[in-house]
Amino acid sequence: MPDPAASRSTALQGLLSRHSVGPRWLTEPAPSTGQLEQAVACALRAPDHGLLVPWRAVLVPSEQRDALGERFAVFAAAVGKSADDIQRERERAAKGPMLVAWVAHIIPDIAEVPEHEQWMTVGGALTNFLNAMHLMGFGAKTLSGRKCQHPAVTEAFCAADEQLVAFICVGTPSQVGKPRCADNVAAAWSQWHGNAPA
Ligand SMILES: Cc1cc2nc3c(=O)[nH]c(=O)nc-3n(C[C@H](O)[C@H](O)[C@H](O)COP(=O)(O)O)c2cc1C
Repeated sequence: MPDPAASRSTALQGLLSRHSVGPRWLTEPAPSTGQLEQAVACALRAPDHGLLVPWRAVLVPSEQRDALGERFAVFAAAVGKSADDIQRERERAAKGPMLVAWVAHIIPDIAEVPEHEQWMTVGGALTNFLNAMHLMGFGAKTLSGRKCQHPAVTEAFCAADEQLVAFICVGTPSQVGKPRCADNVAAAWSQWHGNAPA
C-alpha cells in the first residue's frame, strides 16, 4: 500500500522543482492527447470564484504550424521588422513538439467576481497546467510577446471578448536544466501584526 506521507513528499518535490524549459531544449515525444487532457483536467482544478472557467486551451496541431507561422510573419511585417526578423518570427511557430494557445475570457461587471479574480484563475490554471506537464516528465515554457496582442494572431484564436494570453511550448527536455536561482521564501510572506480600526 502506498505511503501517503511519501506521496505527499514526492508531490511537493515535484512542485518545488518546476522550471521552464525553452523550445530550443524540447524534443519529441510531445505529450499524448491523454496526457494533454490530464494537464487540462489539472488546470480546471485552479481556484475559480463562481466557477466561471475564464480560460480555454487551444492545441495548435503540427499541420497548422505553417499557417500560424504566416500569421506571426504578418505581425512582424506590420510592426516593421526586417526581412530576417520576419523569417525568424515565422519559424517560431514551428518550435517545440507541442504548442498550446492559452485564451482568457474575462467577463466584466460581475460584482462578486471582479476581473482581477478571474485573471487569478487564468494564471492559476496555466500554472497547474505547467506543473502537471512537469510532473509527467515534460518540459514547458510560456511565451507571449507583442504578437499575442496583434490581430493577425489574436483573430485566429479569440472571439471579440477574449484575449490571447500566451503560447505554451511543451515537449521532452533534451537535457537536465540548470537549477533555478534560489527562491527568497522569507521575502514572500509576513505576519500581520494587527491594526484594528480606530
Ligand atoms: C503569461 C506569460 C507570458 C510569458 N511570456 C514570455 C515571453 O514572451 N518570453 C520569455 O522569455 N518569457 C516569458 N514568460 C516567462 C517564462 O515563461 C518563464 O516563466 C520565465 O522565464 C521564468 O522561468 P521559470 O518558469 O523557470 O521560473 C512568460 C510567462 C507568463 C506567465
